[in-house]
Amino acid sequence: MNTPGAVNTGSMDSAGTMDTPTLSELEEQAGKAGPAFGEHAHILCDNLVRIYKTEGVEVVALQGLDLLIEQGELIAIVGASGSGKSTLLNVLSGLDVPTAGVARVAGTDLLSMTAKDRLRYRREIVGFIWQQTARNLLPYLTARENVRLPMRLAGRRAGAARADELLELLGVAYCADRKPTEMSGGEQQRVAIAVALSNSPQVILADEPTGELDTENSEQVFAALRRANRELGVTAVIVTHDALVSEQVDRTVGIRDGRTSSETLRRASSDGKIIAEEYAVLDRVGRLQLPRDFTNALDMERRVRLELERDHIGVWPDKPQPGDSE
Ligand SMILES: Nc1ncnc2c1ncn2[C@@H]1O[C@H](COP(=O)(O)OP(=O)(O)OP(=O)(O)O)[C@@H](O)[C@H]1O
Repeated sequence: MNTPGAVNTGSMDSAGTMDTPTLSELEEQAGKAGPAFGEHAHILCDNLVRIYKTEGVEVVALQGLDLLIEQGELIAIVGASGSGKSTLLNVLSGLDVPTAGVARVAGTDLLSMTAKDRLRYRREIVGFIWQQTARNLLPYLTARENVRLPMRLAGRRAGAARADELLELLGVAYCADRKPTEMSGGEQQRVAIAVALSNSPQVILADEPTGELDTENSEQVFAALRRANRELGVTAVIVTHDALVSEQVDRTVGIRDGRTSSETLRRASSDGKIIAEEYAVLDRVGRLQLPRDFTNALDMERRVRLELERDHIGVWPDKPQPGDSE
C-alpha cells in the first residue's frame, strides 16, 4: 500500500514486490510536471551568470539573474552604474555569451547558438539601438540607405518602400535623403530605430537611446519606440537612466548587483491617473532583496527576524529598537 500523499514511481514484478522505476517511467513522470519556468515568455533569463576575467581578476557582472518578458511588452531596465544592465543587453543581443544559466529570446537558446545561428539571430530576430548616435548609422549613407542596408545584408530585396514606411512611422520621413550629419541627434536616433526594425525583428533592445539627447528629442525618441512597440507588436527592452522613459513604460525592472531586485508596475486608474506600484522581486528559491534605503533606515545588517502573519510577513531588525517593549 502507498503511504498517503506519496507517489508510486515503480511497477510490480511477478512476485508482487516494487521495482525501481525504469528510465522511461521517470521520463514520463518528469513530463507530467508543471510548466517549466518562463515556458511561454518571449524573453527568458533563468539564473543567468556572466563572469568577466581580466588579468586574473574575476568580475561577476550577472549573478544569477532571473527575468521574464512577455511578447509585445515595453519595459525599462534601470540600475546604478555597474549593476549589469549593459552586460544583460549584450547577452540578449547575441553580442556576448553568458557564463552559465539560461537565456532564450523568441525561442532561440542564446547559449547553444552556432556562429551561423548567431549571425541570423542578430540580423533577423533582434534589432539594437546604441546610446551613441554615431554608432547606429553609417555616415556616408542617407537615412533611407541606412534603413535598407540590413535588408541587403540579410539577402532580401532591399525595398525602398519599406524603408520609407518605417521612416514615416517614426516621424522622420522628411530625413529620408539626409545623411547623419544633416540630422539632429533625436532624428538620428529615430532613424536608428527604423534601421533596427528593418528586418522585422521580434525584439528591439536599446541601451540608453536618449542618453545624449535634450528633453524634447528624448520625448520624440521614446514616442517612436512606443509607436514601434504598439503598432508593430515588437517586444522592446530599454536600458535607461532617463526618468522620462522609465516612468512612462508599463513595467520598470530594477537591477542591483547583477540581479533583478525590484519591479515597478504602472496602470491607469478609473479616473485616468497612472498608478505606480513598486514590488521587490522574489526569486525562484525565495530570495528577496530588501531596498537599501529601507535596511539602512532600520540599521538592518546581516540578519533579520521574520514573522509570518495571516496576510503578510513581518521583517524586524536583529537588534531591539528604541521604544520596543521587552
Ligand atoms: N568587458 C569587461 N571586462 C571586465 N569587466 C567588465 C566588462 N564589462 C563590464 N564589466 C564589469 O561588469 C560590471 C557590470 O557592468 P555593466 O557595464 O553591465 O554595468 P551597467 O549597469 O551597464 O553600468 P553603466 O550604467 O555604467 O553602463 C561592472 O563591474 C563592470 O566593471
